[in-house]
Amino acid sequence: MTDPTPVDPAKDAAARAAVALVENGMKLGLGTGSTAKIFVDRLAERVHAEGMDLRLASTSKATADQARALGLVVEELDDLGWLDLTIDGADEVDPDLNLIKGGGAAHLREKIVATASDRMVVVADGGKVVDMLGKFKLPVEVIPFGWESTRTHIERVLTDLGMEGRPVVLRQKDGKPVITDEANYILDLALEEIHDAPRLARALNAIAGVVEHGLFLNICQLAIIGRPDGTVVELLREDIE
Ligand SMILES: O=C(CO)[C@H](O)[C@H](O)COP(=O)(O)O
Repeated sequence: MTDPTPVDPAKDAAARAAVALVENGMKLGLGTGSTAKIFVDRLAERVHAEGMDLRLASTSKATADQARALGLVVEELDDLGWLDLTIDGADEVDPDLNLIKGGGAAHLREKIVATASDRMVVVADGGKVVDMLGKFKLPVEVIPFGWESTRTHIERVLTDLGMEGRPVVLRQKDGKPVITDEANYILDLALEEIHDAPRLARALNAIAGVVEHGLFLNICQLAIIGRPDGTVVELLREDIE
């Protein structure tokens, strides 16, 4: 049965441009979220049309299921070793190509896969481009054991960094905690503005119950931003450095 959801033309434009970056024989990481989903659809079309030979690893069970349903073979990351390229979405992209990710609760695997790749390329619509990270609530994956203590630690870190009183909220669905693919919880931090993302990242990583936060700093090399008219704008890291 075909998916009745209309395809967002901006996301579709970004996804199509990203598919053009894929070369035969590549080891490729597949992202998670609605834009990554369109990318996987378009990738499957090209693989079948051209008989491409790719080796694929996924950042989530959801994407692996989608890819397999489209006739693609998805392997374990550890069977592939290092990847040539990962294509993924993002919740926010700043002018230095730093990102917030994890809106789909997949940022832990997404970061493992992206940082095990020669190149990470983001596909997104223009609504994701921001001057400063932080409007999108920063997802932090935490161990369920002692999660309320971990939340207290995070609140103290925010106070130390001048962000006292910012809400730190357990992500829930239907009144129950959202459970990640790694069986953890997500805390969403409503920060509004992140002035020193590296310092915040270091402080969060130092808390015992924190598994991983959704700040992707110096990981993305290229952002392909789709527009509703079907064109794209490419933001390149080497233009910034
Ligand atoms: O980080 C992610 C999932 O954890 C997604 O890449 C991010 O939420 C963007 O998703 P979408 O393309 O649906 O806006």
